Amino acid sequence: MQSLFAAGLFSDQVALVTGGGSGIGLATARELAYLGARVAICGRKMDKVEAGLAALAADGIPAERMLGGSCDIREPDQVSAFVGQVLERFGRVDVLVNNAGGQFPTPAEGMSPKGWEAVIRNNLNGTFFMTREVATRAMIPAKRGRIVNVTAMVVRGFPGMSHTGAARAGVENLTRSLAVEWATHGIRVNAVAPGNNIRSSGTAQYGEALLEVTRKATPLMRLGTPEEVARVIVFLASDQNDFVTGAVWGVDGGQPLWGDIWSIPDPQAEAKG
Ligand SMILES: CCCCC/C=C/C(=O)SCCNC(=O)CCNC(=O)[C@H](O)C(C)(C)COP(=O)(O)OP(=O)(O)OC[C@H]1O[C@@H](n2cnc3c(N)ncnc32)[C@H](O)[C@@H]1OP(=O)(O)O
Ligand SMILES: NC(=O)C1=CN([C@@H]2O[C@H](COP(=O)(O)OP(=O)(O)OC[C@H]3O[C@@H](n4cnc5c(N)ncnc54)[C@H](OP(=O)(O)O)[C@@H]3O)[C@@H](O)[C@H]2O)C=CC1
Repeated sequence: MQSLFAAGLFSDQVALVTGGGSGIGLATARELAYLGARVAICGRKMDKVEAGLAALAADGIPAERMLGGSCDIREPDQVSAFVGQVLERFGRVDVLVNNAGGQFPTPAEGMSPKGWEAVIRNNLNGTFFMTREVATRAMIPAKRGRIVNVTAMVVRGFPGMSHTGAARAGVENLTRSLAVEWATHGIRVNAVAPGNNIRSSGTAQYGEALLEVTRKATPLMRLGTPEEVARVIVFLASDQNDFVTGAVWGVDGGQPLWGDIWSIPDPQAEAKG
């Protein structure tokens, strides 16, 4: 593996990556581990976590530098247990990447209360529970920490997935609040917003036709990769970047600036005739 970053950039550091068994999370865990970090990954399904650990092992990361566990970030008890496991094994957490998340497409008028709640819990609540746990048990006592929240491209709203748009906007606002509250504790908090145009295990479920729509709405005219998102996450997590906090960095090929980003019925169809 080659890296943009200097070898050993994360030596002696511990990184916890939620949703690290697949896609952007796995690419991030791989880059951090390659740069010397001990990495802990989690997800709801242990088979995905184990596949992630196997992929890291195949890349030459020694078993003693990684840990995987099942943890649903929506459940505070599971979050507490997993963070406890990481601290018991590695003794510290320097970097937290809140990458776990997801949703399903649905028009707002057809969304059940349970469906709304499932997505808010998954993306907003889960991120807060994990962040608070890691900050209070590891980063605030150590007076040091780097948190990177993975959101989505929501600057134009998220018609067709309004629940996730609201949740991700909430995480971006949380990012700004915590950047200020925890500056005094030596903790930097930033977010990375991937465009709706990253080819990954996650977007595979949306199908090629939709991916083609998003590609055509991307000024750079191609889909991004999990590695391209991971690189920005790793930059924000590194000590080389110590004057950036409370920022939201897009990794989107310019998608917010142009085009129909998401295929929902044209809201102006009737007026256009
Ligand atoms: C090219 C397009 C790019 C789009 C940009 C975004 C990309 C990505 O985010 S990639 C990552 C994608 N990965 C995922 O989304 C996977 C994670 N998603 C989930 O796990 C679910 O969507 C979840 C967040 C809702 C969690 O599901 P779960 O805990 O299993 O929820 P429940 O089964 O308890 O369901 C609760 C509630 O939600 C309704 N629901 C769940 N899935 C769907 C669905 N696919 N379609 C419609 N409704 C769904 C479910 O019906 C429940 O409500 P009730 O209707 O009251 O039963
Ligand atoms: N790819 C893209 O274009 C975009 C992605 N994103 C966001 O980027 C992040 C990574 O997505 P990507 O890699 O593409 O897709 P993946 O579906 O591969 O990654 C999502 C990961 O999160 C885990 N996860 C989901 N819900 C939970 C939960 N409640 N608790 C713990 N783990 C959970 C999943 O594991 P498991 O199922 O085992 O729990 C999975 O490993 C997600 O937040 C996604 O929504 C945002 C915008 C665009």
